[in-house]
Order: sequence, then C-alpha cells, then structure tokens
Amino acid sequence: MLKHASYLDSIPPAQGKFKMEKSPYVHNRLRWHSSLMKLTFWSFIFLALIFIFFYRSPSSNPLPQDPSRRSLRTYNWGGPAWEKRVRSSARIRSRDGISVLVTGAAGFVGTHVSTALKRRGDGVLGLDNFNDYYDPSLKRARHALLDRSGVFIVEGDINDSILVRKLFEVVAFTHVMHLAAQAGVRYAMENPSSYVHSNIAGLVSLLEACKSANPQPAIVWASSSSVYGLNSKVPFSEKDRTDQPASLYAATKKAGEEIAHTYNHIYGLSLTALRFFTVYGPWGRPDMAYFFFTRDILKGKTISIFEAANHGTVARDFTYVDDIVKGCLAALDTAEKSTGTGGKKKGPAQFRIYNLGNTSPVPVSDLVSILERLLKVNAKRKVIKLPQNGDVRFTHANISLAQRELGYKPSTDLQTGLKKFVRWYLGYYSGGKKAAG
Ligand SMILES: O=C(O)[C@H]1O[C@H](OP(=O)(O)OP(=O)(O)OC[C@H]2O[C@@H](n3ccc(=O)[nH]c3=O)[C@H](O)[C@@H]2O)[C@H](O)[C@@H](O)[C@@H]1O
Repeated sequence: MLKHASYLDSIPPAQGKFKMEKSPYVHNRLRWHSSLMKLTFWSFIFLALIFIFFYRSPSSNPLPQDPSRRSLRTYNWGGPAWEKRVRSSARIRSRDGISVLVTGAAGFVGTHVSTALKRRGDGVLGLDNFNDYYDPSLKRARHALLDRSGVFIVEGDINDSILVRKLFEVVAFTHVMHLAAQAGVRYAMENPSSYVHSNIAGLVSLLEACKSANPQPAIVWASSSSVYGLNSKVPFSEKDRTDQPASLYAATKKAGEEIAHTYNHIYGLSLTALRFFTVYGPWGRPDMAYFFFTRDILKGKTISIFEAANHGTVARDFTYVDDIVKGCLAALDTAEKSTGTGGKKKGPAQFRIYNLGNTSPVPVSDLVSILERLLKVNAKRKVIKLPQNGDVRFTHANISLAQRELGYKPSTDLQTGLKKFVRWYLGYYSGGKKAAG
C-alpha cells in the first residue's frame, strides 16, 4: 500500500488526471487505475521477455534463411511400425554379413555404398537429413532408388543425439559408415557454421552414441584429400603433414581425424578414415565442377576454368565412385571390432587412415575437353586466376597403403568414368526431369 501511495504521490499534480482528491470514490478509482497501469506494464514486460526468449532460443524452429541450421527441424520417427522398418532394413541376409548404419545415405557416395552393401546381403539402415545444400529433389530420387533396393532411410540429423541413440537401441549395428557431412570446398566461405555443425558437432554426436552402444560398432568415415592443404610434395602420402589446410572445409575434416583419434584412444572405438580424392560419377553432386560444367556446356553458358599463377595447371586426382565404393567396403570388411563396453575402453583398438584416390591427376582443362567430346558440344571457356577461396592447385594420391592393406585398386580412368556420368546425366535430366539445380 505504501509503495502504491508513494507511486501516486510521485506523479506531479500538474498532470491533472491523477490529481489527488479527497473523495473516497475518486481515491478508489485512482487506486484501480494505478493497478491497471501496473498490470499493463508488467504484462508488456512479460510478453516482451517471452518474445525475446523464443526468438533467440536455439531450440526454436530454424529460420529457413539460416542454412547452417536448416537441418535442425524436427522429424517424425518412433513407434512400433517405424522400429519394425528399421530392424528389417538392418537385418543381415547373408552368411558373415554385417549390419551397417550409413549416415548421409541419400548423398552421392552414401547411395552407392548403401546399394552395394545391400546387394551383397548386408543389413543397411540409412540416416539422412535431406538438407538443401543442393537440389533436394536429387536426394529424393536417390532415396526412391534405395527404397526399391530395400534400404530404409531414417530422416534425421546426426546432431540429434536422442534419435541416434535410439537407432543403436533398436539395432546392434556391427559397423557405421559415416558419410554425412557438409561437403564442398568453396561453400565454406559462404556458410562456415554449417561445416562446424555437420563435420565437427555432428561427428562428436555420432561418436558419443557409438561409444555408449553395446556392442560398440566399428566406424569407417569419409575424410578428404583436402587435408593435405598447401603441401607441394607429391604424391600425397598418409605420412605427410596435414597441418596447413587451405579451407575451413579441410580444417573441419582434419579436426575430424583428431577427434576420431581421441575416441579411439579413450573409448576403444575402432576408427578408419578414408581420404577421398574428388569423387565423381552417376548420381553425383551438382556443386562439383564436372557436374555443373556438364550442365553449363549443354546450356551454352560460359564456364570458368581456374589456372594457377604463371599459367600453372590446376589438376585433380579424379576418382570414380565405383572405385571409392570398393575401398569403403574393403575398409568395413577389414575393420577390427571396437574394444570398449559400457562406454569404457577394454584395450587398444584399431586406428587407420587411407588415401582413396586414382593416382593419375588430370588438369581441369582436360576434364573439360573430355566432356566436350562426350557431349558433342564445344564449351565456352573462360580461363581465370585460381580464386583465393580454398581451392588448392593439385591433388595426387599415393595409394600404396590402401593397396597393401585393403586390396584397393582403382580401375576406372576419367574418360571411362565421365562417359558413365554423362550417360546417367542425359538420362536423368531428359524426359521431363528438371534441370540440375
Ligand atoms: O578431394 C576432395 O576431398 C574434395 O573433392 C571435391 O573438391 P574439389 O576437388 O575442389 O572438386 P570440385 O569443386 O569439383 O573442383 C574440381 C576442380 O575444378 C576446379 N574448378 C572448380 C570450379 C570452377 O568454376 N572452375 C574450376 O576450374 C577446381 O579448382 C578443382 O581443381 C569435393 O567437392 C570435396 O567435397 C571433396 O572433399
């Protein structure tokens, strides 16, 4: 009451409306008025706080214009029918088969690896967040393909630890093929946080679930040739330094290798990193040069071919996807079991890193010449200086370690591989299908 009175007293009588009167009626009205004002004031503060909380809260629905968070939307999963589909997809159907959780299953390499595993009778369950880094309709088409092969894809994010843990509760996966990632070298300058989100936080979320699973699975995952960064000694060997990345993408893949080492060391998880060298082929990624060069050559659009200083060649050790798939399956088949149980290490576990390349780098201008011949269209070329956007001048894999330990032997040259890609591209995008996004 005292507070109330003093509040009223502080209002100068000159403002008339609240001038103190002796009448008890007027006095009561004033008290009522003041309470109403206070109520309005505090309600406003309360609503403002609620608004600020929801607007800034990380658990609110992601804003579509913030692509680093586009994969945090909620998905429908769970229930007896869902669990049945998960179990059935992961069921091993051959002697000595393995049961594999493939993350990024609707991605380029993920689709090929999942199909190959399923074909030989392994149990395969896919996990993919279907984000829109590139045309999601291509991911949906791969999804349909996998569906026909009997691979079920759970729609969700590797950062959703509750979902990932649930998958390990429903299925005792023997292996994880971890391919979910934010790929692409140049896009890291546009959307750096998406790389941290998928390649670092997502990896940790997945490894946390793996370490606590019983039994712990063996994990094979995709690192990248980009970890060799600015190295000039060729061919790149697994023994070479990897401490001078040229892009944030490369840095997150390098960080992933160190994180993997930690989980191997502390929890006894069996971990194998595969450093992929510029993988290409049917069902590929529209953000990669061979893919959008094909689209632009067909449209008559000028393509930019990067060139290093002093007319230096920019080259890549382009590797055909079927060769990569063989390398992935060999890595899964030779992976030793993890040694931990109940989240505790019981003994030393396997830790491996392999280059999976083609061992014959091709200049980007030669790649364009091959495409011109296959498409029977001359490209409108513009040679420009290699932009400072994370691209390195060349890559070249030394694959002797993978050859020795995995029996890895790439057998598709760029001409043959691109021919298969172009045949797929023309088939996929003709007949009423949309142009590649
Ligand atoms: O080897 C790898 O680990 C990496 O391979 C590719 O990265 P990148 O080799 O840069 O592949 P593209 O983006 O398809 O570029 C191929 C070549 O074309 C060149 N390029 C690209 C774009 C362009 O407009 N013009 C052009 O000449 C690039 O400099 C590069 O030499 C993938 O995009 C990465 O996700 C992967 O990790």
